[in-house]
Amino acid sequence: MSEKTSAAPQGAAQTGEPLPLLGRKGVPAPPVRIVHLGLGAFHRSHQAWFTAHASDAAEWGIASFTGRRPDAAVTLAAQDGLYTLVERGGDGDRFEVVGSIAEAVDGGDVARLNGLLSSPSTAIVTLTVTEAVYEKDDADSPLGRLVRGLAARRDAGAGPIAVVSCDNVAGNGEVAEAAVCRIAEGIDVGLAGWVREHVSFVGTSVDRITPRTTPEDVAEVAAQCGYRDESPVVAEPFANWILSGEFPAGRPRWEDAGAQFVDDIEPFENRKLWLLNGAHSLLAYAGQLRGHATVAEALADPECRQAMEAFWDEAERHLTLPELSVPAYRQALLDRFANPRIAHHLAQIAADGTTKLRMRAVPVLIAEHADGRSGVAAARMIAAWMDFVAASASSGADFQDPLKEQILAAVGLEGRDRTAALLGLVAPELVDDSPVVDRIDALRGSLTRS
Ligand SMILES: NC(=O)c1ccc[n+]([C@@H]2O[C@H](COP(=O)([O-])OP(=O)(O)OC[C@H]3O[C@@H](n4cnc5c(N)ncnc54)[C@H](O)[C@@H]3O)[C@@H](O)[C@H]2O)c1
Ligand SMILES: O=P(O)(O)OC[C@@H](O)[C@@H](O)[C@H](O)[C@H](O)CO
Repeated sequence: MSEKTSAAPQGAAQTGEPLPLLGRKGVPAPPVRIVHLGLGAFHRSHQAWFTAHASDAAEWGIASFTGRRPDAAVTLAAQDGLYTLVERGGDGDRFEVVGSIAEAVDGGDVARLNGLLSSPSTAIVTLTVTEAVYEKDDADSPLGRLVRGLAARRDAGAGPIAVVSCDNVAGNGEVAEAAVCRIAEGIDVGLAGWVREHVSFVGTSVDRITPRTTPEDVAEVAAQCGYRDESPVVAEPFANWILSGEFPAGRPRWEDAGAQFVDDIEPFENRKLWLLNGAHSLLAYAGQLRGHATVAEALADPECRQAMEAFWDEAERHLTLPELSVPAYRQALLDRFANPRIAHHLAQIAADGTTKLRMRAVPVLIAEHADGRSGVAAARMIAAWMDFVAASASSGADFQDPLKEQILAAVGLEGRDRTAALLGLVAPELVDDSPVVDRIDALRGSLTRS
C-alpha cells in the first residue's frame, strides 16, 4: 500500500511538459474499515503511514474527514487519496507514496460519516483533532459529529467499535471517552449507555515530528518525483506509536510497522508528553521571546537548552520505569530536535498554551512539590508562556488559545496579580498556593532576550 522512490524519475520534470497529477490510475484503493476525523499533516505521516506499512494493508482503507474546512479533502480526493510522504533526515529526503487513505471527505459531510459508521465493516475511528477540541461540546465539533455517527451505528445494529485518540492529550483514551459520553448524554441518556457498552476507547502515545507543508515542499516533490502532488507531507524519519486497549471489531497489524501494544500506557505517555512536548513548549515560548523561529534554532541557544535540560532533569525523576530508557530517549530527542532540515516553527507549537501546559508542565511541577522540591524548571516554562502571551498582547501579535479572551483580560492586570490570574488559566489548583505564585512571578522575564 505504499511505494518508495528515493531518486527522481527522469522525464517530464526536465522537459518542461506538464507533470501528471498523482493518482491511482485504476488500481483500487483498499476497502474502508477505518474512519479518521482530522485530516491534517500528522494523521498522514503517522496513522495512515502505519496502516500502509501493516502486513495486511490491502484489507484496511481509511476514510479521512477534515475538521473545519473541506480544502484538504478536495485536494487529496483529486489525487484519489494518494500523497507523498517526504521523510526528511539530516542527510537528505526519501519519497514514498502512501496509499492507505481510500477516501478524503469534507468533515461537513455527516451523511457519509453516518453511513460509514453504520456499517459493521467499519472497525475503528481514529482522531487527530487537536487538544482543545476535547473541551468543545457543540454538535458541529468533530466529537459532536462522531457522537451522532455512533447513534447511527447503534440504530443500525452495526456492533462494537474502537475509538483511538491520537492527539497529544494526557490520558487521551479516557479524555475521549469522557467527552463522547458527555456529548451523548446531552442527546439521549440511552446513547451514553450504549457507548459505554459498545465503544472501546484506546489510549495512545503518538510520535512523529510533522511540521506544516510549505510551497517549497510541493515544488521539491514535483522536481524530484516527476509527478504533481498538491498535498505532500514532510516528517522526520523517526515514528513511534504505543497503544493500549481493545479493538472489538479488529485492527490492522500495526505491530508489523513498529507499533507497540502495552497494558499500561501512562508511563510512556508521560515520557513523551513531558520530555518531547514539554521541551517543545518551553522552546516555543522562550525561543520566540529570544528571537528564534524554529526548534533547531532555539535548541542552539544555550539559555534555551539549559532551561530545557533542567526541565528534563525534573521530569526524569518521575519517569522511573526501566523500560522507558530515559537517558537514551533524551539523547535521541536532542538529535531529532537538532535536525537542521526540519523547519518546525515555534509559532505552530505555541498555539493553545493553556491546554498544552496543563499536560506538559503542571504535572511535573506538582510531582516535584509532592517530593518536597520547588519544580523551578517547570515553573520557568509557565513563566515563559506568561511572558510570551503578555508580549503578544502588548505588540498586538496574534496568538491562538481557547482561553484567549481570559488571557487578554489577565494580561491587563499588573505584577503578581497578572501572574496569579494567568496561572489560574493553566493550573487553577495552584492559584491559592502563594509560594508557587511568588516563584513563577519571580521567574517572569528570566528567559527573555537580555
Ligand atoms: N504535527 C505533529 O508533529 C504531531 C505529532 C504528534 C501528535 N500530533 C497531534 O495531532 C494533532 C493534529 O496535528 P496536525 O499537525 O495534523 O495539525 P493540522 O493542523 O494539520 O490538522 C489538524 C486537524 O484538526 C482539525 N481541527 C483543528 N482544530 C479544530 C477545531 N477547532 N474544530 C474542528 N476541527 C479542528 C483541522 O481541521 C485538521 O483537520 C495535534 O494537535 C496533536 O495533538 C501532532
Ligand atoms: O502538535 P501539538 O500542537 O500538540 O504540539 C506541537 C508539537 O510539540 C508536537 O506536534 C510534536 O512535534 C509531536 O508531538 C511530535 O510527535
